Amino acid sequence: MENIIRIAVQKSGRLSEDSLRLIKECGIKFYNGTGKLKSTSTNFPIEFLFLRDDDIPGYVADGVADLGIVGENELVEKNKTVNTLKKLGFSKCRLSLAIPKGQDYPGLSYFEGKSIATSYTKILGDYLKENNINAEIHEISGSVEIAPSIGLAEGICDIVSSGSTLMMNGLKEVEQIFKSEAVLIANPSLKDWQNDIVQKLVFRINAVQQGKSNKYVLLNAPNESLDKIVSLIPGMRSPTILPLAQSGWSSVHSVLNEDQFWENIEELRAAGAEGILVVPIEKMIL
Ligand SMILES: Nc1ncnc2c1ncn2[C@@H]1O[C@H](COP(=O)(O)OP(=O)(O)OP(=O)(O)O)[C@@H](O)[C@H]1O
Ligand SMILES: O=P(O)(O)OC[C@H]1O[C@H](OP(=O)(O)OP(=O)(O)O)[C@H](O)[C@@H]1O
Ligand SMILES: [Mg+2]
Repeated sequence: MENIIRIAVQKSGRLSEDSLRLIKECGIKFYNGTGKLKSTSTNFPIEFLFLRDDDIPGYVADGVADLGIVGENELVEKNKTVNTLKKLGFSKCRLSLAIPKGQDYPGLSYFEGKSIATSYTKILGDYLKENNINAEIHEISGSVEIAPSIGLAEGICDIVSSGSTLMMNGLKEVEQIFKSEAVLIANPSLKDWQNDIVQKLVFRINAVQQGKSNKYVLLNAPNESLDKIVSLIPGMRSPTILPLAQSGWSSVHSVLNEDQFWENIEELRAAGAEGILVVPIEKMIL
């Protein structure tokens, strides 16, 4: 059989859609029908395992899967030995402590002697220890935000993104203890041929990520402003400059980070740039 690597991705949930989109943007094709828990790509040497996210760090550490996509929160909580190859920029969230919104919060000492419900007993336990707080950790596996209202615990430690789940359950966020996003992880003892495939995948992911954070910019400028404009949008090696049909004017093409573009836009306009187009880039290889 052809040598292929295995990647574990979440079957369904907050990681799965973006994980699969990234793989597809890398040009990797596979069948992903409902209920199918294993699938092999038709054009890249990779097999997909669709799993619960809790199991992904363990499967990658044990070598059942060579790679995995998982949240940093789950990775640190499971405390398995894997290599983190890349941050992936999606499923961004934080682990926070929250208490009923009517309570005064004097600082972390609030939690001394109190009980806290969470699914993240390791991360919370380490945090409390570092801060010399003695609190009882009450482990529950989901719907953590309900705990204070049913008398199960006085505070909670759970994932927060928009904050709306906390709000809807009468809670307020009082401490952010961990920031998380999806990461690509790998088994630490991959063979050379496995690493070669992993490197090809990472190369494609880099190209997709660089494409997303950069834009292709085209603008028209009077020739006397070209030096100034080139200094504002220097591009990868240097911008392309093409003459317009109208004499004395040029078209300047360049690539730059979108944030940098917005920072420079007034200076570009002041230098005489006009007809500015900003176009998305699908892949970018440096
Ligand atoms: N509201 C959110 N916004 C952004 N990212 C989130 C959010 N909630 C969770 N995440 C991230 O996505 C990961 C998966 O969350 P999800 O809620 O799908 O987990 P789950 O219910 O444990 O799924 P599974 O059934 O696979 O065990 C979390 O570990 C976290 O990294
Ligand atoms: O701050 P917010 O934007 O409200 O997001 C936070 C919520 O999102 C996650 O749950 P999810 O909705 O994924 O449901 P789950 O409990 O089934 O995992 C997490 O467990 C929080 O409850
Ligand atoms: Mg889970």
